[in-house]
Amino acid sequence: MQLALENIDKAFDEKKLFNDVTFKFETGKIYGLLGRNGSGKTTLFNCIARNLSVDSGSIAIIDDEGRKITDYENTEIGFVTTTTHLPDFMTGLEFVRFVMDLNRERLTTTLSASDNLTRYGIKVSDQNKLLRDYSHGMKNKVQMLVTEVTNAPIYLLDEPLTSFDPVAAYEVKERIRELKSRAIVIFSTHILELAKELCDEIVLLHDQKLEVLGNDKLQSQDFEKEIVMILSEEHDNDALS
Ligand SMILES: Nc1ncnc2c1ncn2[C@@H]1O[C@H](COP(=O)(O)OP(=O)(O)OP(=O)(O)O)[C@@H](O)[C@H]1O
Repeated sequence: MQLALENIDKAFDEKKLFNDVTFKFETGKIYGLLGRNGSGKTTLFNCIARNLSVDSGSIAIIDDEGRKITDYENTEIGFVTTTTHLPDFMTGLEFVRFVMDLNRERLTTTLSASDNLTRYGIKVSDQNKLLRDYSHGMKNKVQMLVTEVTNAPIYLLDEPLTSFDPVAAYEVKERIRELKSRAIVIFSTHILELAKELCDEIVLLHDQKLEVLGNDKLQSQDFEKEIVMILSEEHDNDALS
């Protein structure tokens, strides 16, 4: 399966984020989306997840038979946002149970809601607390969990690991690696080491375009310098335009 962006444009008022972007993401790879603050990574995710529309061009899923589906549902997209939107009035356990029940036809786990929360490092004693009283990292874990256990062909992970403790981050990295065998995984991060460790391809969002970083550069000792150099060029261009 592929996720195909074709000639997409998107601007907010005067600020152009994507200029005639064409790109294909494929199942079986973890893509690391890198770009400077404000370059449009979250906006791109929101366009793919159908929370925002593009100004022109199209975003389509191409299935294994080669059919192009432009009117896909946003339930096809597992989206982990940087800021969580969870129901404060529910406990962690109630919420995970609720989501698992709602998606019982498309679960990727045979574990109970409680065991899944434990797997993410949420102690049994915390599982019955209201989500309103969870820390930022705990809320992020719950959001990642409910997204991961619901089978989706595309996962968009917007800086998902930044608030996780080392044990949870390790666990979640393993889960992300498992996802890629059955889904397209696009992962945005500012942590270059993490991108290098986890991603099969690095995609740079700069100069209003998407560009793959060559595999030689991904393996290079100067990986960080290469990225900084390319993304700095974007900054200079922005300043001139
Ligand atoms: N709904 C909106 N209305 C107007 N401008 C917006 C809107 N959403 C985002 N923007 C602007 O679009 C630009 C890109 O924002 P976006 O959040 O996509 O960037 P990002 O690459 O995810 O940034 P960061 O790395 O800082 O998280 C920013 O200048 C932002 O202010």
